[in-house]
Amino acid sequence: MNSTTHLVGDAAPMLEIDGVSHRYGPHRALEQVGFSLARGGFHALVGPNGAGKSTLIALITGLLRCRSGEIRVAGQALSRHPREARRRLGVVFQQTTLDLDLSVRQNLLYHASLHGLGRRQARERCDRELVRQQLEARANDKVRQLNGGHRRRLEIARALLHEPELLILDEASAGLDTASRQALNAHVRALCRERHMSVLWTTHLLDEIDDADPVVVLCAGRVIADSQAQALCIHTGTRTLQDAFSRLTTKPDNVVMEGQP
Ligand SMILES: Nc1ncnc2c1ncn2[C@@H]1O[C@H](COP(=O)(O)OP(=O)(O)OP(=O)(O)O)[C@@H](O)[C@H]1O
Repeated sequence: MNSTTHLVGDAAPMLEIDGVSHRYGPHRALEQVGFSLARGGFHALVGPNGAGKSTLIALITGLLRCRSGEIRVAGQALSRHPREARRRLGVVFQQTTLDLDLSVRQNLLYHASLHGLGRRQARERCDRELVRQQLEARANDKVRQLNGGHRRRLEIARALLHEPELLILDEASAGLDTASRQALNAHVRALCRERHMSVLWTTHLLDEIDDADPVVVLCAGRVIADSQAQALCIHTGTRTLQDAFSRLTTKPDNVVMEGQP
């Protein structure tokens, strides 16, 4: 395979970020960011505040235009095949985008219609996702009546209606108490296993990451580590992921990439 030939479909990585840079005016938010996610499994994207996580997600989801570098979803370049690439993505944004005055079911049906699902299919998928997210008893309640954890579950149900292969969650646990954060994290991991889906979970809270998770660490717009979580500790000579993260982000020249001894 030469440098301009890319695998497409099931053989391709789920997500490839290739030399992506982004500026807000003179401010560089991302600088030559590159990594890829294998098919299936839970992947973490971590970084301190301002690292560039949300900017990267905005580029992947098309909220921002990627002018420098390339993003491919299942081998489909966003620049050339935006619809094919995006139909494989489900997204839960950092800020909620639910309509608080519509019911749980109405929020889902509205989103299904935006994805072009017919009424019958929309109702079936809506019912299925409500059961999966254990929200069926709340279907007719207004979103305003749900607690934070249930709202997040509803956003996940909504993101899964069109059956994406990759679910991206941007700081999905922000604002939840510890028990709700842990429950949400466990819930997403279970979804990932049961549906053989890929998940990209962004956070700055390291207790949401397991030793075996593949982790990309962003700091000041650059990838400073791309490795299994446990390997970050080994490489930095630290006992906890929190210590490894502190060491890496305070000395960002200390880059850790997969396969590095
Ligand atoms: N609309 C914008 N205009 C100008 N600068 C921006 C804008 N959005 C983000 N930035 C800057 O770009 C950098 C990356 O921000 P971004 O929100 O992507 O980081 P983040 O890792 O998601 O941070 P957080 O965890 O705080 O959400 C930061 O320095 C931020 O101040």
